[in-house]
Amino acid sequence: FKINETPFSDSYEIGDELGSGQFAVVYKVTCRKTGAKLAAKFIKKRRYATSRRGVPRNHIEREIEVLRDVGGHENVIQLHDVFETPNDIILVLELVSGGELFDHVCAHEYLNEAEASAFIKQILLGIRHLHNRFVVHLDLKPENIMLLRRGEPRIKLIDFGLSRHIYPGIPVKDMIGTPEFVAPEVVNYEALSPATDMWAVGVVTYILLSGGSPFLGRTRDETFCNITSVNYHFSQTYFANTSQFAKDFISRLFVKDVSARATVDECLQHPWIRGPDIGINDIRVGATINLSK
Ligand SMILES: Cc1ccnnc1
Repeated sequence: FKINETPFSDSYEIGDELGSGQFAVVYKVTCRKTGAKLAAKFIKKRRYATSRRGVPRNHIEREIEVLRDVGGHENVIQLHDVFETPNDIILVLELVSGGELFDHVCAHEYLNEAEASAFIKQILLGIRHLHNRFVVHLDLKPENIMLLRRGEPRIKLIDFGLSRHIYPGIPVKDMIGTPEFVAPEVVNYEALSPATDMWAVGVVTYILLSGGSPFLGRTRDETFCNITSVNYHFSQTYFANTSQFAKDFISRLFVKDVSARATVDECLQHPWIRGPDIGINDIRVGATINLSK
């Protein structure tokens, strides 16, 4: 994306604030030319190398490069335009107005398996699109997963501020992410990979089905210790009536050995995601199907 030289406000009229983070604020905006409703993410630039405020320019450029590469999938946010002011870089993004998956779960405390499975399938389709392009999200959590519209299990992965391209054979190590969602390799400062995102899918699935966080401790260090020792359990309070398929799906992701952890393709083939409906394309000629089970 070439950064627009023209002033942002020449092209867009700013509306309500949609959300804000540590160094970014997102507004609903209207395109003056077309009337289109979009979202504008104002990212505060870091002014001095030694400052702790604002985002370094190369990090912002990396987010733009990732967004440009992954745009075009229905489960991934689309970047439309980029502007710059003295203090901010402005990303003009597709507007997603169904609210965060986080709020949707809170409103219901937890979801039934069919709804949770439908949401997770959408998340997996978005992640497959990223991983097929060697992009790793690295900050998957319910706050970064938004509903397209309320009440529909259609989601968009947003916020690629920590995402990056990770190519096979080029080890990448970094201490980033949100403690309760990070995988053991992040805590141990070992190589990050697409498997790091898959661990987070396990945490999101656990939360959707129970409302609770599997590894969260009373302190950050206790959380990290639970993660590196893969210390979790399916509390009877919330998982007593959860299917074996759902628990097996989660346990295939809470695997410390990244080479043994389920990949996004394996997750999409898992019975909990494929569900009972055997589509016509699953019926091989001559195969017998036991419909009684
Ligand atoms: C918060 C947000 C981000 C991107 N698009 N719509 C809303």
